[in-house]
Amino acid sequence: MIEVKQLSKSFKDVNALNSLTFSAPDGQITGLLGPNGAGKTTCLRIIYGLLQAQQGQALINGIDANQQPIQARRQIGIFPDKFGLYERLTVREQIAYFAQLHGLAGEKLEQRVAQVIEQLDIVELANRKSAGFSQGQRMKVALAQALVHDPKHLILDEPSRGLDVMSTRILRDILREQRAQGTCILFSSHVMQEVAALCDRVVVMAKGKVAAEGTPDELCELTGESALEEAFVKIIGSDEGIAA
Ligand SMILES: Nc1ncnc2c1ncn2[C@@H]1O[C@H](COP(=O)(O)OP(=O)(O)OP(=O)(O)O)[C@@H](O)[C@H]1O
Repeated sequence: MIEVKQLSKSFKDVNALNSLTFSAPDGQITGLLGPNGAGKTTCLRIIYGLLQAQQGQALINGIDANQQPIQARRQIGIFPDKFGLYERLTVREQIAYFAQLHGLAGEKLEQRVAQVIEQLDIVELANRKSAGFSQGQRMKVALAQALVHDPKHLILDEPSRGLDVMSTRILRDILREQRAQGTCILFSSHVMQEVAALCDRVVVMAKGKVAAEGTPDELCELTGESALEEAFVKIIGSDEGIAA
């Protein structure tokens, strides 16, 4: 479970997070939905220990991301908004490199690398270097890197940005598989359809705060709307910076 408690973060005079509080349970997909600039990436970066909050805590399975960053990070797989692949390495080498960074070695490492290659259906790519890969192929390698240490938490920043329909479908299927295995999945998006299609719970963010949270049905009930899209617009007060 990921718990964010009263997180505040400013960049000079920009108040990116303002006492942000929510939690993402295990075995569920939680969507962080908000317009551009709402603070989603800032929040995810604090959870992953890349940024420090001025106030508040981010707990991963009870481990404080700020106080025990390495232990916290071992519990998390991160799928970044840009797939930073090392084009000189083969796919197998890249995934093994990430496994090493997370402390895997020897037979366990070999075993996990082989498993994720199989899981993501990239056996045919495994010995190729990633230069020239399509977006969908890059996405799969990035996901394999995120999952190789078998994390109990998966964080994705705008996961389907730039992906075509087929790749988006594959990504969604993998996220559903991970959910069925009990993984806590938290992803950010400013695309309503994506959130509506995938999420068990939605945390609607605006101006660094939670504007509303709940299941899609609860959000519709809260706003008296039957369509989730209308509910989001009502909660945020505008559709600016949100994509259908
Ligand atoms: N390193 C930084 N330096 C200065 N300001 C920053 C920095 N990072 C984020 N901000 C500001 O903090 C606010 C929140 O940004 P953040 O990237 O977290 O929003 P977001 O919800 O992820 O937006 P988007 O959907 O556009 O990615 C914005 O006003 C942004 O300009």
